[in-house]
Amino acid sequence: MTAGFTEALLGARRPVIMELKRQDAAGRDLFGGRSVARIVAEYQDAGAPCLSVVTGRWFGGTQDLLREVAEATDLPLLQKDFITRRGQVDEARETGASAVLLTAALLPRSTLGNLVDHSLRLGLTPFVEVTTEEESRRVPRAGECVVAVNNKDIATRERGAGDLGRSLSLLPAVRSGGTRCPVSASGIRRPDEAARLIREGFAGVLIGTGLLRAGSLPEWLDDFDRCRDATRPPTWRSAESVESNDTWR
Ligand SMILES: O=C(O)c1ccccc1NCC(=O)[C@H](O)[C@H](O)COP(=O)(O)O
Repeated sequence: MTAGFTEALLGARRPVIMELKRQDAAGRDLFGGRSVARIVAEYQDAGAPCLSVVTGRWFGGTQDLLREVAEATDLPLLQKDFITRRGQVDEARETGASAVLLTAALLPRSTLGNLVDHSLRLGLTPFVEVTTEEESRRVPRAGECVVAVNNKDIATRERGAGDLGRSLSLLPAVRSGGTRCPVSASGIRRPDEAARLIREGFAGVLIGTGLLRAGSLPEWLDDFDRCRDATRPPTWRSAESVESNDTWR
């Protein structure tokens, strides 16, 4: 088992959870002919504190993808799948994950509680994703979980651009639940968007498509560093972001 997922993220110079996802929600390829080992190496070179690996079938994922990533790196890994049973948590651990996605919208309160307890017992970090205040209120043992606001919706199979304004509006509720590690996930495309989320108080951001489609990962991350260092916010609301993120203010 690798170092703790939460500690790695909280201690990172660049608190970006970098994701391996084979396809976007529309089935379009995101690896662009690169091998898993090459993407892992690019992320490691970029200083990733931890990685997310999408094994969910909607996104072209398999358990073998997690296995392959685990063989290529010692970084803490989050398994992103539709986890509803303890056996899946056991399998995640056996395959090399340090954290597991638990989607509050999919799980009744008692099941969510059982899966959080089971994950913690196995030494895994529950990465609980929420999309509403009500969901954020029912995260059990939130102080021991990463609590992530998902800017997209499972109900629409995560199609669409995502609403980064959701992260901003839910942050106070997520924080008041007691997590040390609030994260904003999905639909974050530009470095200035990621930097603003960190500045607003998120401990980390989780990005798949934006990084996998970046022409140059080092340049994307240099821009992110520059935006974080800037004393005045850059122009958040480009025409593109107004189109894609209606409530992002
Ligand atoms: O959200 C879920 O419940 C989910 C379950 C299983 C696999 C993936 C799932 N969500 C998709 C993602 O996690 C995104 O790939 C991730 O947040 C990154 O999004 P993006 O940066 O927009 O590619």
